[in-house]
Amino acid sequence: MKLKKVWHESVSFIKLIKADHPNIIWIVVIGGLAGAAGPFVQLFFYARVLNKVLKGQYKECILDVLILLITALILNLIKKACDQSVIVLRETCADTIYLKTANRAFTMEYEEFERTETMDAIRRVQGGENSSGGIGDQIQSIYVLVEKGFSILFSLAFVISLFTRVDADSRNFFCSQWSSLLIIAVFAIVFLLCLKLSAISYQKFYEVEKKNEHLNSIGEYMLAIMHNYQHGKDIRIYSMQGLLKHYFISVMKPVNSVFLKWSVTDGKYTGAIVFLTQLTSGLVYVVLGGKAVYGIISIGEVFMYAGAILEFTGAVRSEIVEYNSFYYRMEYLNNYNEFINKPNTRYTGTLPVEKRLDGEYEFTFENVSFQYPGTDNQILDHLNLKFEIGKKYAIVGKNGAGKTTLIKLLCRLYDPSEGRILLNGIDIRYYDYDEYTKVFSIVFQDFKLLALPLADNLTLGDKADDKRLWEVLKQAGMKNRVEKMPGKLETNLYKNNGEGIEISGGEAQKLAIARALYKDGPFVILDEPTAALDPIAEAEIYENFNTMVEGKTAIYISHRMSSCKFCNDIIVIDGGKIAERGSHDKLLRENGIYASLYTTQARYYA
Ligand SMILES: Nc1ncnc2c1ncn2[C@@H]1O[C@H](COP(=O)(O)OP(=O)(O)OP(=O)(O)O)[C@@H](O)[C@H]1O
Repeated sequence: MKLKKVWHESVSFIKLIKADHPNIIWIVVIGGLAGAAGPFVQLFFYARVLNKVLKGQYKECILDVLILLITALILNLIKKACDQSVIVLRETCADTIYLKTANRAFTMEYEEFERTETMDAIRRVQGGENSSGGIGDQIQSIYVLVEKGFSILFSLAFVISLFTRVDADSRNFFCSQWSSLLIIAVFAIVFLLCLKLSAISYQKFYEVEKKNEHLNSIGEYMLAIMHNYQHGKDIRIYSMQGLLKHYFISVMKPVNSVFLKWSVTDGKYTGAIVFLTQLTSGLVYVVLGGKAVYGIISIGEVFMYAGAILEFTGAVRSEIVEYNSFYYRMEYLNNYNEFINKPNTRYTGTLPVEKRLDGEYEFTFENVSFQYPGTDNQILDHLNLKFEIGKKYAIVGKNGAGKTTLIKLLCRLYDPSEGRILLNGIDIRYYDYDEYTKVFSIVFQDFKLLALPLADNLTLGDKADDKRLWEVLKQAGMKNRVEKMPGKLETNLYKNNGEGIEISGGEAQKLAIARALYKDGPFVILDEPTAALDPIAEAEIYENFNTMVEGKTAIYISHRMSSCKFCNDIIVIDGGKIAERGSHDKLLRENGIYASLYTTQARYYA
């Protein structure tokens, strides 16, 4: 059962790597064969040379020694080349796993991605790759299993003749078949014992790994914070070093003590395995010595048989260890397969989004209610709302009112708990998700720029059009700054990757706006776009706002009430519902939430 599982997993693992590395089977087989053949070629020729020396045939030895040296050299070269290829394969296998995991994470629903269970699953896959004996090590195990498999076959071919070297009439133990049968019986018992001991040891190891999984991830999180310069200011000013160190040490202490405990246990099991195999080797020497004394085999053959049996013992021991290690490590692969094969439950729409040059994309919220999965807080409550083509909207409300949540629903990061959202009359769930996202140019409140060249931050993989890049940088008020940067559009941002430059929070926000403009989606959403901008930059953005989003539908979320004046329609969200709606002047006249927010803020500028 266990053997069948290992076989199936090995085949599926090889298939996984073979897609990117078609030579893998050849490397494993040829390297395994060369590695296994080396010691036996030596045994064969050394035995021949020894026998010839004992007979005084010194000259005949020279050819044997020459053949031995050349063969050993060739086999060694082949083996080393294959060993290196396997090391490279092991590394690229890790890259394959990372990329495929990332790809799955990119394409899964955001709602699913954000769940604690998914984060844990990703950590388990990564842990499986990072930890000693990760998924990539399976290739190393397969390599050893193949090599040691060949070694066992070769050693059996060598020692099989030993069992024919008996004197059937002799009552002497060493001359009879009993001595050979004793070796077989002891081998069988030791083999089974070692298999069991090694299985227990590996089982315990992976239990420890599992137990430490969560603590390890906390430790890694703490390390990442300690090593990230972007946390440096907070760490210094708030003297967070002690807290971070405390957390790190308090999680790593139990991790290390569990490992230490396991190491002692493992030492006992490994010691027992070594003791048993040494005992078997001792027995082999005694039997072979006896056979030689009674003239059943020559001295050269003693050397050859002893060598072959020792190779056999070593190969069987390695085979047992790798087999068990492969078996228990399979769980990492299972974690990976489980994660990779998780079906998408929501992003199944196939309808193409109509490509409209007129940008006429109209959204309707029909009776939309929403609460975040696993919570009972009703964020939006039976909301009815239409975003008409070409209009500029402002969404206003207190902190936590649900403004960003509304945008997340619009972009289908979540599905409404009740009701539906329509794009040009069709439920957005029916659209192909990739096409659907192309409709939007969004600057999220918590946007992220990458530590990559500035141009890449704006084009994000699309073909770079320098003229347009400068145009959007000008619109976002960043042209002059970028012109002064050392590499202009090619300047690296941030210091994470070496020689990047630091930009201010406001400059980052301007770049995020430029990125949205470069995408040129017909539906523009700016969530707190000017929060980090100075008053002049903010005024420029407002002045440019209509030009920037000309012909497009735009939603503007802001706590700066003055920015709402630029919009045709202001929507005030409160208690999950639309509390007020209309133009700036109308809402001021109504003297409700909007008027109160506006006048409170205006007071500070009076
Ligand atoms: N992923 C999430 N899971 C659970 N609750 C969430 C999640 N994201 C936001 N919330 C909760 O939903 C509520 C609305 O959040 P939202 O970000 O939409 O508010 P907002 O109106 O944009 O607030 P702000 O003005 O502070 O940006 C908040 O109480 C928040 O705690």
